[in-house]
Amino acid sequence: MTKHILVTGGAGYIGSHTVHALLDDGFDVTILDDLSTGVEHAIPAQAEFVRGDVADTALLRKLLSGGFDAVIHFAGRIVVPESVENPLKYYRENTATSLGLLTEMVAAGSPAILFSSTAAVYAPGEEGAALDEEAVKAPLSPYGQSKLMTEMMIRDAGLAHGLPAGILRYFNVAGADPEGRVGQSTPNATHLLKIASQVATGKRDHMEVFGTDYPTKDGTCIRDYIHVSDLASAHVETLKHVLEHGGQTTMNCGYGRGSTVREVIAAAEEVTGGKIDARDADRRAGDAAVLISDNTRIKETLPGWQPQHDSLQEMARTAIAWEERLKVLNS
Ligand SMILES: NC(=O)c1ccc[n+]([C@@H]2O[C@H](COP(=O)([O-])OP(=O)(O)OC[C@H]3O[C@@H](n4cnc5c(N)ncnc54)[C@H](O)[C@@H]3O)[C@@H](O)[C@H]2O)c1
Ligand SMILES: O=c1ccn([C@@H]2O[C@H](COP(=O)(O)OP(=O)(O)O[C@H]3O[C@H](CO)[C@H](O)[C@H](O)[C@H]3O)[C@@H](O)[C@H]2O)c(=O)[nH]1
Repeated sequence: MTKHILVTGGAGYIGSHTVHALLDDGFDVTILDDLSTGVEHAIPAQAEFVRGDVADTALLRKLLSGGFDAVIHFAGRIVVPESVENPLKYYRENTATSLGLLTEMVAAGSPAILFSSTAAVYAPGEEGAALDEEAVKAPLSPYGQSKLMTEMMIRDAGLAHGLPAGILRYFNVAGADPEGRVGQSTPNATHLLKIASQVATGKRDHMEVFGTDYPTKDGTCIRDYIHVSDLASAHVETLKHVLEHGGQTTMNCGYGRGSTVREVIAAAEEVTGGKIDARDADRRAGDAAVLISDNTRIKETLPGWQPQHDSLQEMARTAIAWEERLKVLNS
């Protein structure tokens, strides 16, 4: 029988790519999204769409009584510096909202949850040192804390109520659907490759490089960038794994190698053949110098997960193509 998945935040960047991957794989999908940062054009016609807030427990109760096979929980606030300035917003809209969702899921006897966690739960590593899932957790930002707290609630709910779960700690997500169906559409996105793509396509005249005095090879921060379509397929494989085997699993999602801010900008320049005006600037609050995943666990747990787009050039090419597409969609 076709499995039916409830996807919170399915109109957002990662959620919409995952919705496409689920539909492509034969799942039925209902999206719950308040469109606070998500966009309507990211919602495929084959998915059912409910516009609403995950914090609306009456709505959740009604939806969950429909009997989903799993919930994939993407909805939340994601801007690290904003979380430093306004921490309580992040504890409310990430942690407390997730508590409400878990409470309703347990009450409804929902079978499984997949949760969007983040590399920001870890204490920063040394350059070149990859973080495995057991590495020290010491978030630098309230954003990371809010996600780590949700992980703890899921784990404890699993122990007490047998809630199967896949907790995925994303490293830096970039790029867009190679078929051009969806991409990063949030107008105020703060992610590095999104900003670089906006400069590359003339939507911004310049960008800033936040911090050039980090202890890294070129002084700029190092991140492990993963293409959003490979991350979407990781969700589909994790879902199948959790539905088949039960239990809880926490896995890093990254390629296991790091790139500097300057290398990402250079990849975008290579795609267009033009120069990106990137100006050196002060460090940004809450940034770790280096975040690279050890991805041994996900590769061992999900033998069916085969990354297809693991190069900075492919991430830059698809991100820039999407930025051009947005000019048409938003005109
Ligand atoms: N983008 C990254 O690099 C990254 C890295 C690590 C983890 N994550 C996590 O992945 C998830 C998705 O991130 P994204 O980049 O797709 O962000 P996004 O802002 O594009 O998507 C979030 C979606 O959730 C919706 N939403 C937010 N609060 C809601 C609420 N209370 N009720 C209903 N809908 C709500 C928004 O409208 C949006 O569609 C987030 O939980 C984020 O913390 C993202
Ligand atoms: O205009 C910009 C934007 C970013 N950066 C730099 O580029 C790097 C990556 O920054 P992003 O904002 O793209 O991503 P973050 O590493 O801050 O955070 C992202 O990845 C984290 C996990 O590593 C969290 O999950 C978070 O949700 C997600 O936004 C950082 O060094 C940042 O300072 C710039 O120099 N200029």
